[in-house]
Amino acid sequence: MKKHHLNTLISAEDVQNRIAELAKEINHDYHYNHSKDLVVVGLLRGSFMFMADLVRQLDLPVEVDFLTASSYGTGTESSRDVKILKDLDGDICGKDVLIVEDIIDTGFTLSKVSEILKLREPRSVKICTLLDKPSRREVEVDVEWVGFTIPDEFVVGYGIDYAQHYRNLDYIAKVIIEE
Ligand SMILES: O=P(O)(O)OC[C@H]1O[C@H](OP(=O)(O)OP(=O)(O)O)[C@H](O)[C@@H]1O
Ligand SMILES: Nc1nc2[nH]cnc2c(=O)[nH]1
Repeated sequence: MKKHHLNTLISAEDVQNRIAELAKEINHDYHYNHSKDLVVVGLLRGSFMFMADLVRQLDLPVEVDFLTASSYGTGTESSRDVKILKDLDGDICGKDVLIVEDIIDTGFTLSKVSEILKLREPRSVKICTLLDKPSRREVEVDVEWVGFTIPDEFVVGYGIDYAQHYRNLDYIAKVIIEE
């Protein structure tokens, strides 16, 4: 890890207030669409904290499942290959799937994961991300719910790491590298 310090980007209070708003919209959407079997899928490891706070505010029956995806650089960004390292434990055929993600950057992870899950014939697949960096996007991803749109800064906290540190912070911070 390079010498660095953190600057708060989104406070813990703002994170929680936004999650309450997202949960309200998500509850409304799945009630409106008469959802009977909702599976909330968290992408590990980054989404664990967001997932825990979000599902507590959902007011319809939900299953919770997790998936670990990993991307391997093959020289250029555009040929990045995303693999499933740990698959879901349960079946999603005929169910509504809500993918919960911490951050979307290039979009490779979510476009590949949603493509793979759609092959399993779920009733629907929707995406909720806490953070979105649209300026970094390389592949298009349909995202239903975005917590915060952020500039192209390296962020940590609330599940998101720098060399596996800072996932436990209850707020989002920018990493400032000290030269
Ligand atoms: O839009 P993309 O460019 O594909 O990047 C976004 C992905 O990168 C991060 O995961 P990371 O590989 O750091 O794993 P982690 O969740 O275990 O921290 C993040 O959690 C997303 O899954
Ligand atoms: N830790 C971390 N991982 C990322 N992956 C994509 N963007 C980011 C970021 O800002 N921080």
